[in-house]
Amino acid sequence: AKVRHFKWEVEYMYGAPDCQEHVVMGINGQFPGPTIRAKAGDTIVVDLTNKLHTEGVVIHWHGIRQLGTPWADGTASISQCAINPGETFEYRFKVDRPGTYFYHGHYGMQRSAGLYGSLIVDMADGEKEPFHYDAEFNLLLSDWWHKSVHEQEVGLSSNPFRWIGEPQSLLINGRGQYNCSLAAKFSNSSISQCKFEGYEKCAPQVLKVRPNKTYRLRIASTTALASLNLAIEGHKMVVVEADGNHVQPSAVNDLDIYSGESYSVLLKTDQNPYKNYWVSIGVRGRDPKTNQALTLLSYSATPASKLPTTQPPVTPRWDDYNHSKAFTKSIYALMGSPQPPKTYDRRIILLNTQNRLNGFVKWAINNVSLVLPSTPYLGSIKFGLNNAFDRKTPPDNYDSSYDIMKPATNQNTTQGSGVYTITLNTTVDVILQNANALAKDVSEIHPWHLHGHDFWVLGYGEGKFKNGDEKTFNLKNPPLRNTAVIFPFGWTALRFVADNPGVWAFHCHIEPHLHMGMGVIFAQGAHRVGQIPKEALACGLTGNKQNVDA
Ligand SMILES: O=C1O[C@H]([C@@H](O)CO)C(O)=C1O
Repeated sequence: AKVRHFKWEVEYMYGAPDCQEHVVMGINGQFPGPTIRAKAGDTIVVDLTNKLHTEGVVIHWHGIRQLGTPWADGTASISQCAINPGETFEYRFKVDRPGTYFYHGHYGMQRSAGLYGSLIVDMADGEKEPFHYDAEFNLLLSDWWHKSVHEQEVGLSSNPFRWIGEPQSLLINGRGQYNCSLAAKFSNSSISQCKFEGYEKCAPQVLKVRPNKTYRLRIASTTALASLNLAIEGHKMVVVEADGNHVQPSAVNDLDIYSGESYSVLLKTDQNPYKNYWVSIGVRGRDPKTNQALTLLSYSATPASKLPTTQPPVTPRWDDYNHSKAFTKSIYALMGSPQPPKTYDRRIILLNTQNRLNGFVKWAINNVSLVLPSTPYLGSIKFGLNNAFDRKTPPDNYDSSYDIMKPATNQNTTQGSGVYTITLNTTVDVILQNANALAKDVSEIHPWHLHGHDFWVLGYGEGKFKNGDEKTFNLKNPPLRNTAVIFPFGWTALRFVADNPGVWAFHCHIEPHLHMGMGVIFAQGAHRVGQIPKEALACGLTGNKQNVDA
């Protein structure tokens, strides 16, 4: 195993992710940030220098469990203090498990501003994946707004509320086309045909393949909002990995991917090599206003400039939830994967609602909308600083008379920074319960992401979760994941073992929703957390060295 060192500087810079120039967040002058490539068992060391002039920064390593290093999870106010302008923070952590991961900002809405990149962990030397492939491509998917994140954030925090709306563009590896389309002639709008020489920063990254080979596509979504569907004209894909875990191979024509998720699929280049094929990404789950992102699968026998003469794959209708559910429920753990404990010690039911607070629009969980404290929980809990956050523990359930199918009779919510304290090494079931939002007959998709752990996804159901529904749980081969979606008016059941001392966020991965309070905090075994580097806690009530050394 190796120690892999990186020196990174984060700054705002000009970019043109979708061919229109705007300010983006870059790392070492790159957007998206550099790809980290490592082997299972390696230690990653990133010296992150904040070159922003007026704001802090942190980076979260999404899908890396941070076993024994909870202070390196990169969540502002939770695992560490935001790194101040001019300062450098050392992230040092082990990547213990192979898989397709990514990293992103976790302070304010910096992920929406473009602070993200890929993190790929290969099998350790001498170990083999349970499938074969000849070569691979890495597709990091995101969405992009022309309004700055600062303006987006002010809109969300204003009364009257100003929603960010749908993205202007979808990006594949940071590249999209706002003012032209590669498939203009198939579009019924007046959008013009893209003409690229190939060197342009918004030119699509063409997937150049040779015939009769097997390619692994590593697909990860770090969208701020959009749920996506990816399809490759004329080709099936075989899903083999989800969120860093091997899954039972299953062939699909297209796949749905929600923010925070990753998949690997195998693609056989077994089609006519004298043609090129569209790769398309389109919006699902919200009424789309955004063009598909397109690129090409280009066979070596055909120049990449030769566009297909066919229409790109049609993204399934945004509200065809049966299509989404069929795909999501078809993901099972590969035989031989770790199985969940047969029973749980504690069940936490989390009701997701959209609310108002003095006229401001919020999202709340069991009627608490999360606000983060100024002292990171990891330090305040370890050192028993009782004034650092709300002592009131949020509830494990919601009022059984609440009608999840209708707008709330009382739309008001409360705000809080309380935490769920979980006994170390116990098994926790979380039932995520969706509900009607503020508007009648509206319930939205929310992908929930857990830090510090994987969970087993035991099942999905319609309507309100009720006693007896646990009989439908899949305890045989549920997939292990770190992100799971709740469908409109439905529930999703998760099980995890609280075996990683630390303080961990569990939240909706839609950036504006987290900003509006859609998350909870799980604390476990904080007394068992080792020596926290003092740079992680140099703010708030842990800012004075006495406490940190206590
Ligand atoms: O949080 C959200 O706010 C808007 C809408 O509910 C109110 O404008 C929307 O679509 C969200 O997902």
